[in-house]
Amino acid sequence: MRSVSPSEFFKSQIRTVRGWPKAGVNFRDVTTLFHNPQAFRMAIDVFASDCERRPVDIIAAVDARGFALGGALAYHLGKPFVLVRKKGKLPYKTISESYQLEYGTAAVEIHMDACKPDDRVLIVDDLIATGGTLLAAAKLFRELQGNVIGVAALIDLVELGGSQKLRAAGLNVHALCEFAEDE
Ligand SMILES: O=P(O)(O)OC[C@H]1O[C@H](OP(=O)(O)OP(=O)(O)O)[C@H](O)[C@@H]1O
Ligand SMILES: Nc1ncnc2[nH]cnc12
Repeated sequence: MRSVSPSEFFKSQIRTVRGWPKAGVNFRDVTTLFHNPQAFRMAIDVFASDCERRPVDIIAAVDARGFALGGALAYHLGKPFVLVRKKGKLPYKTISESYQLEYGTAAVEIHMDACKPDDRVLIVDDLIATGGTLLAAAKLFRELQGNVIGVAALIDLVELGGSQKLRAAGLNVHALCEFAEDE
């Protein structure tokens, strides 16, 4: 019997909801992966072993689904954890970065003391689509002179070009699996 590759295993744990939140979208729902302790642990373990090869000082994660992954990874590694939040949610002094959505713009923020110059930062999220969110997050840490060593995600929607855009910005990109738009 053929063994299942890690990427196939992760894909099998992610539910696709067709036509949500609107017609034509195949929504990749990671709550099913989070619901399976073996799959969740495996995802965190893969990200953690990457961090052993390429050491990091700070784990950051993007609002909101990224928090589940980033929090578990930071706990596992015993590293400081930083929240990259949607605009208007952080209580202390912040820096903001806007990015394009399909219609209009959005912004993400971090606290101005979220990292020190030269801290090696890994930014975690559940999914890369256009890459706009992770690129905005990376710009925030760069503004604080942080050394953003890369981004980690469960899913890369490769056809949307986000991972390519992130690599072009000098970021390492590690995604555990890929989905084609029509899958
Ligand atoms: O690569 P991009 O085109 O920027 O898209 C990816 C982002 O979109 C989703 O978040 P969303 O803004 O829907 O927030 P949520 O996690 O709060 O649902 C996803 O969790 C990523 O953060
Ligand atoms: N297809 C998709 N599934 C889940 N989250 C997304 N964010 C942007 N596109 C998405």
